[in-house]
Amino acid sequence: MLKINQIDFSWPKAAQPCLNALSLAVSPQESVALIGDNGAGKSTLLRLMAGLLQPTRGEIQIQNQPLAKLKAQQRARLIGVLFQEAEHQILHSEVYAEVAFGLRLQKRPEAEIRQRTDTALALCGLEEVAQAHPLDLHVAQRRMVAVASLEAMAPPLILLDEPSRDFDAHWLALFERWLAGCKQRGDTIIAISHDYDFTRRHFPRVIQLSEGRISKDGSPEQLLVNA
Ligand SMILES: Nc1ncnc2c1ncn2[C@@H]1O[C@H](COP(=O)(O)OP(=O)(O)OP(=O)(O)O)[C@@H](O)[C@H]1O
Repeated sequence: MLKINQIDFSWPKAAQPCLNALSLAVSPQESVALIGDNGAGKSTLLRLMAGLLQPTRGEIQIQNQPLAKLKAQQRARLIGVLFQEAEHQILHSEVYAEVAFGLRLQKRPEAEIRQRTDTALALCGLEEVAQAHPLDLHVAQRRMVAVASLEAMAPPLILLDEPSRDFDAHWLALFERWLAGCKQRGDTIIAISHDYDFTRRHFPRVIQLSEGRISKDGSPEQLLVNA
């Protein structure tokens, strides 16, 4: 699904490269967690996988195509991203319009837009706030608006940055039900997480990043001992 081949990445003006000769292959339908210390490069790697940053060397392929060659609309069909701060990805003044937005950009038929948006809102526990302003919602609901937008688009590769953050037990249960549905559908999921219980529940493969390189790649039992 995703092949990362010897990529380097440096932030402008940074003294050190952020990622060094990093290679990684993720198979279709795999669920992979990225762990590592603060500043290890996890969020940078996620942005590179999303095609929002370009590597300074090396190549990323998605479904055997170079990611850099895809147009924004092609990327949006293939890759969905949930950022740490959901409000940074909310563009509309109404929850319904926000969730329907990606489908409208793709010019899907109106009946399909309505059906997929309604289904996503119901799955994410947002039916009652469909007409609300997303920024009037509490932080967990706002995050679920971003999740519902992903659900409506149903991309085969889902990238999540600290997804379990900000959820209480109710919203975490809804989020985990959504995640289980994505897996059942056959999606590939890559998530940064510092939440080891959440990681153990959902990610059979864990990759540890240290100083811009992959330092470990194994099961939660191997990597999350004593954590
Ligand atoms: N927009 C940016 N501009 C310049 N440098 C950045 C930027 N974002 C991140 N960095 C730097 O890149 C390095 C890796 O940061 P990154 O956020 O990718 O790490 P991380 O592993 O996700 O950390 P955390 O767990 O704290 O989120 C850090 O040294 C950070 O200061």
